[in-house]
Amino acid sequence: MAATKLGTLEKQYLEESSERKRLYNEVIELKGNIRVFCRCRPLNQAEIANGFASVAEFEPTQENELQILSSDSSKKHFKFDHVFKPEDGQEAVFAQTKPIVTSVLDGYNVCIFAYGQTGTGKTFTMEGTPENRGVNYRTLEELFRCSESKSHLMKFELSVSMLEVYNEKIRDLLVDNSNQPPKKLEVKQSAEGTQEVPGLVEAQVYNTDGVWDLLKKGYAVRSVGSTAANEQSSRSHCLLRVTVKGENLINGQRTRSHLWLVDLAGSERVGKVEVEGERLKESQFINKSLSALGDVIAALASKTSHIPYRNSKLTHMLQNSLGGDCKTLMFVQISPSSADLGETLCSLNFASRVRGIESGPARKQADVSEHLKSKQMAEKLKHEEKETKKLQDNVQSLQLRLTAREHICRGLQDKVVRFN
Ligand SMILES: Nc1ncnc2c1ncn2[C@@H]1O[C@H](COP(=O)(O)OP(=O)(O)OP(=O)(O)O)[C@@H](O)[C@H]1O
Repeated sequence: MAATKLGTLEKQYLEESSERKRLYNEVIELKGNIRVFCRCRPLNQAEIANGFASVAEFEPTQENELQILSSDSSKKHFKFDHVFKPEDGQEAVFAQTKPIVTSVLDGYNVCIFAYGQTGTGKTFTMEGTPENRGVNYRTLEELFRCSESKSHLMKFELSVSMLEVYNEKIRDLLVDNSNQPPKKLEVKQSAEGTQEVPGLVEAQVYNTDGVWDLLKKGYAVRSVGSTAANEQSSRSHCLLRVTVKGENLINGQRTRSHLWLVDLAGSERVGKVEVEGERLKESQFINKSLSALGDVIAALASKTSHIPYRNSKLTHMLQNSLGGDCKTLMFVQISPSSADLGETLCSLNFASRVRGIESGPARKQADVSEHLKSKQMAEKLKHEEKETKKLQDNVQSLQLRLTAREHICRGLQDKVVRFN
């Protein structure tokens, strides 16, 4: 009798969790599989001392808009999925990021990358500081929290790899290379068609205690140099890969998915940072791989059949986590200083292009400020706003259904656990 009841509960639970997963996915898809968050850092001491003013203006009631005051006093208007103001802290940033990172537990590949000029806070957002930990640590903390809360029904194994791409060479950050030449690592296609880096250390992690030490070890090995724009400039792309192996203890279904957390090297143009010699060579490699990333994004946007993933180590490695049904989040990091206006506009224009990629049924709006003058465009905009409103309502109602399902799921989960 008890066994029949347990069987019924387990069946109900499986049905509810698959419905929850479907609804959750629908919400993410409606919001867009490629999302862009903009984060503006505060003016720093040097900028204040030199009398540079802030060119970034934020709408107090709008959490997804910002305006940049151009040199000709006109205002350029940008819209993203969320805009973080200088006073927004790491918790506020992670609160918006959390739903995307946790979908890796449902078996989805996820890629989060921070893009922007040197010194705009890419490392601050991803890595953070011991007092103000960033997305990387908070993500692992959240993954442990979620996996523990499901531990009677799902078994998860989490492992972490850390690597950097420096001058188009892949370097394992979890290997101490000080006494010997670094092992040469390459991207290879596996029998299943996925991109792998054979030989890369995959350190299994069991709880948050060990994670911070591991991350610190990797960060310490990273290639850092000094440019005129940032004293502690990262000259490499730093990638943290979390591999999640999941096993459903009720139906035995297994998943293996990757979450990439990428702190890209600075995107500034060479002339700006007064580089020479080794620094110049680094900048050329950085620019080449960032433009390869731009080309991949442009190809995804125009839906061409050939996506040039192989043009750089960075895009080749991320091939399975960029585009398609993967969830991608880009942080575009900007400086508020009038001295950085040109670079800020370049970054925001690039980010608008990324946001313009249509993925899933969500229709996105790119930066339209330049076209607004034309009446025709204004009408189109009005129509798109109406459509967006409809979509937002749809998302809201789905979100409500999702919350209800999550509630039911939790109740059933508790019952199954009590029965066991
Ligand atoms: N939102 C923020 N709030 C407070 N301080 C910040 C913020 N963003 C960045 N900073 C500070 O600005 C400085 C530069 O930031 P960071 O090194 O993260 O920039 P970056 O974009 O990673 O630069 P690079 O490309 O040269 O590595 C650091 O001292 C950092 O602590």
